[in-house]
Amino acid sequence: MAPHDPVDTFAVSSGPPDPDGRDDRFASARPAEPTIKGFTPWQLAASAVGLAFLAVSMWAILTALDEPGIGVLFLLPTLACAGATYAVSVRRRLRDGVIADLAESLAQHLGVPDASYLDIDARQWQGGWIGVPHVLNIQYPTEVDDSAPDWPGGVAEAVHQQLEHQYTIGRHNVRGHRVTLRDPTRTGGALTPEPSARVDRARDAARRALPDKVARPVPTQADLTSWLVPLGIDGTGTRVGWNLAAPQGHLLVLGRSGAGKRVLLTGIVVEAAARGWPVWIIDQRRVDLLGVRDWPNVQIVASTLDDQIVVLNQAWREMEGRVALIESGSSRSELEPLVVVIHHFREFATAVADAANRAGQGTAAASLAHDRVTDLLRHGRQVNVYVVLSMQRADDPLLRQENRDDIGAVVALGRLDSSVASVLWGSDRPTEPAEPVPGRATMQSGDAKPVLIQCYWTPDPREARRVNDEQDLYLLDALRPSVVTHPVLHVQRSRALADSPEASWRVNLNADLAEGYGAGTSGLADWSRARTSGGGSSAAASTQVETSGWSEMVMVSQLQAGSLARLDDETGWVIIEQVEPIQNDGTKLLIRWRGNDGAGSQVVSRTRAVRIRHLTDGIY
Ligand SMILES: Nc1ncnc2c1ncn2[C@@H]1O[C@H](COP(=O)(O)OP(=O)(O)OP(=O)(O)O)[C@@H](O)[C@H]1O
Repeated sequence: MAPHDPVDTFAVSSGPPDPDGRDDRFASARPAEPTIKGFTPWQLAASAVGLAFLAVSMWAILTALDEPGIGVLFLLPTLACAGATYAVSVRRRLRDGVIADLAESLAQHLGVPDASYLDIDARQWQGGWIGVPHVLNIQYPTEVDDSAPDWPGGVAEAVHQQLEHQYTIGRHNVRGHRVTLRDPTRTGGALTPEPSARVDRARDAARRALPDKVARPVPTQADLTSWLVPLGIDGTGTRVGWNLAAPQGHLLVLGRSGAGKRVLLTGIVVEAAARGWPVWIIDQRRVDLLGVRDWPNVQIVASTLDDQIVVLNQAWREMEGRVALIESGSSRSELEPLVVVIHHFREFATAVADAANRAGQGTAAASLAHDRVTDLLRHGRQVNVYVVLSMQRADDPLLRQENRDDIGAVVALGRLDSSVASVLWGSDRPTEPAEPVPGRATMQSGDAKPVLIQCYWTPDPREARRVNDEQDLYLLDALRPSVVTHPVLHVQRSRALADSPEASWRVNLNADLAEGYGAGTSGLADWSRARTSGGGSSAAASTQVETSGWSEMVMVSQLQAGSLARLDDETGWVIIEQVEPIQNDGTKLLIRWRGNDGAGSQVVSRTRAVRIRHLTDGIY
């Protein structure tokens, strides 16, 4: 297995205009000349010390001259004066600190490199020991873009937020690059909004900032070496994702019907596969994730309950096997991530419990799905087995606290009841529920604050092919791994599922996963059945083909006349008769084929990965 480095290399924001994060506009800007505002705190403190020294010296001299009464008369007021001067110096220092903090936050607000580029002249401090300035003159660099009509209002709000005091805009001197804010009790004019109104505005801004649909970006080479699977963007346009290298690596996807779970899971699957990781899928709905069944590195999509039980069991055994490997001296970094997706976990667990009951098994068997998943969540991460669970409800009792503690990232699609949101996020729950837009979600990674995100749109490969959507097909081509590192798997049972539920249960528990397509599960079996139709047992024929051939993924450009290939789900397995270039389009090829139901042709991208099968039994 290829070594992997579980390092989070992912932190991409749409923000800084250059790699150093500095804004070019300020390359030639100079720090501001600070306004001289009387004595500095240090000068005042020095004056206080000087006064105290003077008072004590004069008192000593007068006492030496035998005038202690006059000495005391001089000493007391001078010491009082020194104390007052010192107090003023302390207050000046504290006020300077307030203004320095304000300058820092305004620098961020205005996008200037740092606080030294601003000159803030704060006057008429009132209210309490330190108080707040009732007049603020803010001088900013000429490079700041102050052309927006609500720009001074934004500055006033930023000041309001920092000083917790409302202001009106006294004057905005555009030429002088200076804005004056005043205390509203002394002037008329529009006040900066109260904090609650600000929250509303921030919320509106976030809502506006999140688009309704964002196509999954084509991953870069750096992305493909990262253990962070991009899921979507937040209100600032920053990419957010599921970090498998986080302390709890598993992912929980929540959402009612139609909220976007399938689309999100499809995206996770193709991103994992693009990184060369094997993916196993338990699709309780049977058809939701069929679109990725033939996707390279997706080893199995279990759609029947019997197969799903086997896949879950095998994922658990894989984990146990990996634990044994580590115990015998292997290092975790040698184990590549295995991603196990369980779509609609609640329904799956219920179906397993029903099957166990029908088979007359005890309560331990009935909770098989939950117990195996609990183990995978608890120990999988240490051996790079990662679980993605999808469920409808966040407060489903199936997911106990112990399970939640093992899950690092949660994506809750759609709106959540406030009680459910409290269960999920506690007091951290976002004030703004997700809009009822498909793919809109609240996401939390680890202990970070939950954020609103728009999940990336990832096309369903089957659907994209069906409607022939050029854009979606291009994206899928870019996401499709060119090298298949993990062969397809099928469930291999020691004997056929028996009629008795009890025997079937045992067969399933002892079943294994084997490479290649299983009998009756692929187009190849259909083809072989057709060839032998009327000639006895089709199952026997398909078993013969299954054991006699082997399959691999190749690019369409590698197809040759005579290849047995599976171009897509609709055509199934076909024999390639001719591969022709297309005039004026070097990216596609015209494939002519002969199949079970006749011949046909189609234009396919050269880089699309297709499965071919090599036959050794000379069936053709
Ligand atoms: N991220 C997204 N961006 C844009 N549209 C989306 C997104 N996610 C989902 N949709 C739209 O919403 C529809 C329903 O999404 P999806 O099938 O993923 O829901 P679901 O939660 O899996 O539903 P169910 O639980 O019933 O299977 C999709 O067909 C698509 O049109």
